[in-house]
Amino acid sequence: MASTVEKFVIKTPCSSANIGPGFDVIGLALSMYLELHVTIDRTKTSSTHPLNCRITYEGEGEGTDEISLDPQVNLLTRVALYVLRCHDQRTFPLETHVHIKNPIPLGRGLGSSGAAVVAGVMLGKEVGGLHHLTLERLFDFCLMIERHPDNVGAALFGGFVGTYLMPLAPEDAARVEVPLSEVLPAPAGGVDTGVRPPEPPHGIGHHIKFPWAPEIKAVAIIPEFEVPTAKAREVLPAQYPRPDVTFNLQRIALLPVALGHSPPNPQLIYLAMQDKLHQPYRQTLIPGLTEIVASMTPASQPGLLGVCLSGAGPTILALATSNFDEIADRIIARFKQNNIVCNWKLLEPAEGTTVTRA
Ligand SMILES: Nc1ncnc2c1ncn2[C@@H]1O[C@H](COP(=O)(O)OP(=O)(O)O)[C@@H](O)[C@H]1O
Ligand SMILES: N[C@@H](CCOP(=O)(O)O)C(=O)O
Repeated sequence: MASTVEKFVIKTPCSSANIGPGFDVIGLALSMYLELHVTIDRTKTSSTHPLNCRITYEGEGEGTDEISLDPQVNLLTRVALYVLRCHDQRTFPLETHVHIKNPIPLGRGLGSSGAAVVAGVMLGKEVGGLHHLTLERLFDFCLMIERHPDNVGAALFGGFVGTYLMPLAPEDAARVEVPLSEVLPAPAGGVDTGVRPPEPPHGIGHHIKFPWAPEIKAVAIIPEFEVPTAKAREVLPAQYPRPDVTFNLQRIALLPVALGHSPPNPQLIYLAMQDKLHQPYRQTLIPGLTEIVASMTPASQPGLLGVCLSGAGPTILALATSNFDEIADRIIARFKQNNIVCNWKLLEPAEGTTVTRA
């Protein structure tokens, strides 16, 4: 007989997108995890909680406006509800409790929102019993919400990935252009109109996994201030000089090969991690970024392979094979010259999102 209380845990890694030249293309899943501890108590016949869902939360942003415990407002549960409503389920099952454990710092370029979107899509699948939804199909749902594929691709599939979007048929293009407020009605539309949200077209995005040399670790230097990704995208130009585009194309052709090769070649990796499409413009939001990237080289720092902005920033990602403390201390000292306080973490490539049943 099926149990009346169902329990499972969804675990989603954080991510570092771009890795220098791979703007909106490359993502790396890293070993810091968002966890959802979910309980569905089917003995309940009614709920006092909106949408039959109670949220509790511990971790980054706990108790702040950034993390709502209202399932009609919280990003994670709104995403889950989007998946459910595309499948004619209007609420969570009676009665759902989602306990969120989140060590991923918010707005720092370590993919907290990407992880929340991926975990939310998986939550919708699991509570809705939507077993036919493959990871590839879940990726389509993620891309209706997080419009760049790099960090959601890494958080969903794991490892070091290249992601790409398919050209869409005109009718599908119209469907992905719908306002986010229609995809994720907030607060769940106020009044439930019973209208199905727009479903994602099939096969919007794809990914390919690249090899990763086992010697390479990631040092994340995390400033204490936030840069919302939306703001860090607003500072980017609409058009680029051709030599800058060529510069990035030359490096992106090297990057996956250089990072997959064992033993790693520091000079090649350093060269392959240079960027002219996003980091120079984001310098305006992240004091010291250009000097840090320019000053940290394998020649001046043993063990270092390369340095880049993590995602939209402000975290700096240093790839290295040794001397992790020394590398972190040097970058922290540079930030300190601009009165910016940081902490740091040593991370490793991680597997993608998993669901474990009790
Ligand atoms: N676990 C979570 N639960 C709910 N909302 C979250 C969670 N993680 C992130 N968010 C939302 O995402 C925002 C940060 O997103 P974003 O600016 O894209 O930065 P990041 O680089 O961390 O992804 C937070 O302010 C918060 O609103
Ligand atoms: N390619 C995107 C990646 C944003 O990642 P996040 O972790 O900062 O949300 C960009 O560079 O804008």
